[in-house]
Amino acid sequence: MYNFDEMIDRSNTNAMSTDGFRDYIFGTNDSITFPYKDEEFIRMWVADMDFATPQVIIDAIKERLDKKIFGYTRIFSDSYYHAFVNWCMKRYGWSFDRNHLVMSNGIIPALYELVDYICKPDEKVIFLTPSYAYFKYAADFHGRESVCTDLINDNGHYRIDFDDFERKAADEKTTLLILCNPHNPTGRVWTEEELRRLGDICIKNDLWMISDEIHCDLLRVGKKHIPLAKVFPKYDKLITCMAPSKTFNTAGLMLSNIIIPNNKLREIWLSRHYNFDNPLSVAGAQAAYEKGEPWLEELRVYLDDNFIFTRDYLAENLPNVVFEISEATYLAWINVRAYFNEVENLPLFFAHKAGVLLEGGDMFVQNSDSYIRLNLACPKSVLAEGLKRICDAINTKQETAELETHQATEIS
Ligand SMILES: Cc1ncc(COP(=O)(O)O)c(C/N=C2\CONC2=O)c1O
Repeated sequence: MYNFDEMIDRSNTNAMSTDGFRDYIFGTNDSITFPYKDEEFIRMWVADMDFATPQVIIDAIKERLDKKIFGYTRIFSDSYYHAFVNWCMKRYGWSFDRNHLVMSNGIIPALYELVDYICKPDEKVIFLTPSYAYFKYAADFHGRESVCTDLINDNGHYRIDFDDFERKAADEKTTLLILCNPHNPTGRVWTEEELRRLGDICIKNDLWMISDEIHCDLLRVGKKHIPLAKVFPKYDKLITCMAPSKTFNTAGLMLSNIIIPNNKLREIWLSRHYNFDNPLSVAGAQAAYEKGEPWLEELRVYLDDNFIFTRDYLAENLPNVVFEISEATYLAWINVRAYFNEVENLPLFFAHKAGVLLEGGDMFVQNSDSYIRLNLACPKSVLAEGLKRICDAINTKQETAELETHQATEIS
């Protein structure tokens, strides 16, 4: 019913994906050059999708446009709350009070604010690594120390090192856990047992918990998301962050749901946060939750197929990579260590040698060397071309290395 094979031109839309990669990936300005024109790159880096946003969202925004005035706006009516809480009840069997819901222009800005409101200057923020880097940036921005607890990697399957986590959570200066649930970049969907064990350690040590659940709708078919707050319904030092932005490809509309059950913290948020929203974003998000489910269910099938295609293509063309299909997200987390004998700048290598933009290596704080992360949320034809370029670049690198070794042997 929906055409996820549609090729959509994103040029001249001020998209990070097409225009923001030099600064974000390479931390540089225009000086860096590549043997590819910008439009020739296969873009597998920033986490937004190259699929059209659902028509029901576009129609709701058009309808709001016809109201002709776009003055100061805040979510006053309960209809948005009912749309979102009904979505949560139906899909996760979880609900929350109307007055616990506050809005943010993004989950990143919410993390930046909450770290400041929760942690005193000499206190620490703990998170699982590898990690989405903005968990660390939120702590850094406010001068709070980051505490990393490395996930254990069992040949591509990641699990929490509870002994390490418990030891670090016991530090009385560690007062906040930011949990990525599901996990970017490894794609793990935490089980109820893992969530309960993690939360019990936090409660025992009186930590606050922020559960960043932005990827919670994008699970492989058959997987189930468990909100951390569903496991700990009575613990009010637990903030839940969700959004339509990853699910429906509306990150540019900048509207996120932050659920703060703790009255004191919510009062601080409401007194210090800029509490106005974009009326077009509100209309789009409400339509997403009221009418977007059929599109999402078809998207999940398409993404599952892209993951299977990726697994099979790598098995055939790069048999020594370690890759397990992500349980959630549209991000493939691939260990290419077998093909790179030193800690190479992988994003730079693939931009130069493959014309593919991707993230990897130390872009995920730590515990991520020799990993690349591929965004698979693109038409399959684009995915196939990106994978072909990646495999060709690595195989050419291998052949060159073997030739050089042979020539060195000949000479000696
Ligand atoms: C775990 C997580 N939290 C928050 C965000 C951003 O939330 P926003 O401020 O947009 O509401 C992202 C986006 N992740 C991205 C964006 O590009 N690459 C990534 O890995 C994310 O993966």
